[in-house]
Amino acid sequence: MSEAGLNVIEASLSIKGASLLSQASLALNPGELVILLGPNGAGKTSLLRVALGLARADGGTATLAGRDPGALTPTERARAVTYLPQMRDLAWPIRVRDVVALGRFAYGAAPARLAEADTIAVAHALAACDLLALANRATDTLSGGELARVHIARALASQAPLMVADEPVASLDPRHQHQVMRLIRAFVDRGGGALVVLHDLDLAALFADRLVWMSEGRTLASGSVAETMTPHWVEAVYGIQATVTRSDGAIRVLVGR
Ligand SMILES: Nc1ncnc2c1ncn2[C@@H]1O[C@H](COP(=O)(O)OP(=O)(O)OP(=O)(O)O)[C@@H](O)[C@H]1O
Repeated sequence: MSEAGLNVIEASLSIKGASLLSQASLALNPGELVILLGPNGAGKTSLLRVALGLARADGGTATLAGRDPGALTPTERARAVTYLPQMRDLAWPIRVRDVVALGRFAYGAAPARLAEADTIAVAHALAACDLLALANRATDTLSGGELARVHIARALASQAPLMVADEPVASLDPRHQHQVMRLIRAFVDRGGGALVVLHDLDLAALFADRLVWMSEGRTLASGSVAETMTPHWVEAVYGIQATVTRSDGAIRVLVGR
């Protein structure tokens, strides 16, 4: 386990008598891209919230950057990990550059008050996400694919060693899904650690270093794509029959066969 990493061991969480997590475990270290898979309602977001210290588990342990994540201040948490939650519509006319600058919050920056290091980080993030030409556009005029890139740029601008993204490609077409995943992959290749919730098994197979399979509040398996992208785990987690084909290093999942 790395000091910069995130670790949850056998977390349990109940709310009003309903069990959301049951001995769920999760680890993320710098330099790896972990994809969390599971059907709607499996508890993925709940597990991310426990890992980030945004929800407190009833049992088990969690550490983030070597600390109890629930004890971190918002600034400490933001320096350790950048979080892209679900539902990230930006329906007000804020400029792209200013949204990306929000990633510098952990360094005391506000869009109207950026130190030189903030300005440089924002410029790098805009360039990495191919957003320089859109930097002064209002976010409510962007397409879904452009807006997804803005959120990734905000995460990159934070320069946190870890990124947690809950369905960052939801509602994007295949080209833009790949574009966003390539940006996350590039972040990992530069030494970052990324934990991503996806619902697309082919995309997961293409990009993950490790898969974590979750169902009914439990993490059932964790392993490489080669080890765990199997009909067994697809059926155990999603309750569907699947054929997994492997050719030329690519793994494809055919559902319903
Ligand atoms: N605050 C809460 N109070 C009661 N139930 C909750 C609460 N938060 C989540 N749940 C329930 O816990 C279960 C797991 O929710 P969670 O959002 O963690 O699942 P998920 O795997 O992220 O789902 P999805 O893929 O649909 O986003 C769901 O049945 C949800 O309704």
